[in-house]
Amino acid sequence: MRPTLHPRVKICCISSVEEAKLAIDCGASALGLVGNMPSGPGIIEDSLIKEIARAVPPPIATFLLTSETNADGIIDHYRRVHTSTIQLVDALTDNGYEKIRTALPGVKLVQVIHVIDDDSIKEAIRIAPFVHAILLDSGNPNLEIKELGGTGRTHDWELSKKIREQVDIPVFLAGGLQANNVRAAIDVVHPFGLDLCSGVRTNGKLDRKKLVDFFEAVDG
Ligand SMILES: O=C(O)c1ccccc1N[C@@H]1O[C@H](COP(=O)(O)O)[C@@H](O)[C@H]1O
Repeated sequence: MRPTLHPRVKICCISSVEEAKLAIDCGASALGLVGNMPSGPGIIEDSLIKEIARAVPPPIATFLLTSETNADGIIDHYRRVHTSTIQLVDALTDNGYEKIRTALPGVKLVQVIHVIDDDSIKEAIRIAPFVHAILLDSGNPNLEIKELGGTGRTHDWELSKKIREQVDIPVFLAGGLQANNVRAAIDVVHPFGLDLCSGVRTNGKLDRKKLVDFFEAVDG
């Protein structure tokens, strides 16, 4: 897909209605709400995800992050929270994209690819026809306790650039982004969107100054 001039920003790990308002106030186009995960700093209860999603005004998107890996589990998780978008942070075991899209028309699907090596490029190209966007992150699903995001680590942006060039749907870049590296990340990858959690937080709480610095760095 063609490079984007002004990447959208998704702020992840939102943990209250107040954090949602702060992120939107500073310029976020989308918010991430992290469901049950094997690890990670941003996990909240489904009841809170539902409450925050309901409070967010259009046109701001709300992403449910789910670690469910089959269509039935993902559909059930979505029905407990009702966000606008589902972010699949692990690989599907049943290739159930069509089943999810039929059961949940109007809900956007974003598949996370954890960028590790050239196989990550093949994986992104294979999955792109089934989803609305791809999100490139720095987790490691091969560990005994899976890391499915929220690592605070960057990955090889040259691999991400190759993926962005070879898929025809929007690509979000995530993984260790913060004010002091986001310009370089944009210049290499030219993603449609940016996604971050730890880079705009202090002691786990969303930090207005870090948010303002981040958006200034994105705007160049
Ligand atoms: O943040 C979490 O707890 C989390 C857990 C499991 C999967 C994804 C998670 N968050 C996502 O990870 C990216 C990158 O985080 P960071 O900026 O490197 O800290 C974040 O944007 C969320 O989409």
